[in-house]
Amino acid sequence: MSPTGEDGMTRRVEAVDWSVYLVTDSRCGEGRPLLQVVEAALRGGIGVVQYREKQAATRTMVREAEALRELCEAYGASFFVNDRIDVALAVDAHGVHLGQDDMPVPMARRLLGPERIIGVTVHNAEEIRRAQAQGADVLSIAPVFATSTKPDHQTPLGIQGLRKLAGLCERPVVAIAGITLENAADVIRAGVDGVCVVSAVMAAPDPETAARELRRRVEEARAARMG
Ligand SMILES: Cc1ncc(COP(=O)(O)OP(=O)(O)O)c(N)n1
Ligand SMILES: Cc1nc(C(=O)O)sc1CCOP(=O)(O)O
Ligand SMILES: [Mg+2]
Repeated sequence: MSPTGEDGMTRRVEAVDWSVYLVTDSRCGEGRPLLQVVEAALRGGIGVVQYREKQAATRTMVREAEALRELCEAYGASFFVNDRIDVALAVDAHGVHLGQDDMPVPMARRLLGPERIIGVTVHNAEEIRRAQAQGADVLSIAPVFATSTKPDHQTPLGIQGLRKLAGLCERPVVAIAGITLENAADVIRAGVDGVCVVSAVMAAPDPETAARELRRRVEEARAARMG
């Protein structure tokens, strides 16, 4: 492995740019091809893409995930697969994202090895404690706000709830659900490293501009927080 931690598609967690993290949903793209929307978002400056596809056949998933991984590589972005460790390994993703009902982190680690990044969804202090103890590399606090993109989400935390949980995180931490251009700065000011979005970029009339503007607001809020 090189001194920067890069070796093929392995990447140290410190090298990931969490600022704007795009989670894909093919139902949100307003009929546009998934790759076209994601490439526009990459031009706009997103640092992470997570392939999240709940319904597709495995053959479709590996085809789409491989194409997205190549696109991310071309733009220097990090690439994650939601839920499916087999798909992540098959397409050589940087990592996976796992929820509380998915593969437990210790088992995922055995399958993925030490280099790949494991992200975990957390909703409360106990889940944060456990995810950190089990070696999760990045935490995603959810849900900040209500969203129709994931109708089975838990009770929203709001900005105050997010701030309390972010303060317990000793690893990189992002937040998800209902995040838009209008509230992204509030989310960053609550103490997270980046914002995760589906519809704010996937469903935007111009995903490139939406991603660029989100990034601008995240960077501004982070700079204000630091100094
Ligand atoms: C970055 C990020 N955060 C949270 C989730 C949600 O994960 P999970 O609770 O497993 O729900 P599904 O996405 O699998 O429906 C996520 N995918 N990504
Ligand atoms: C993938 C995901 N996970 C959530 C959780 O609460 O765990 S909410 C969500 C979807 C977020 O979509 P949008 O940015 O369109 O609100
Ligand atoms: Mg999941």
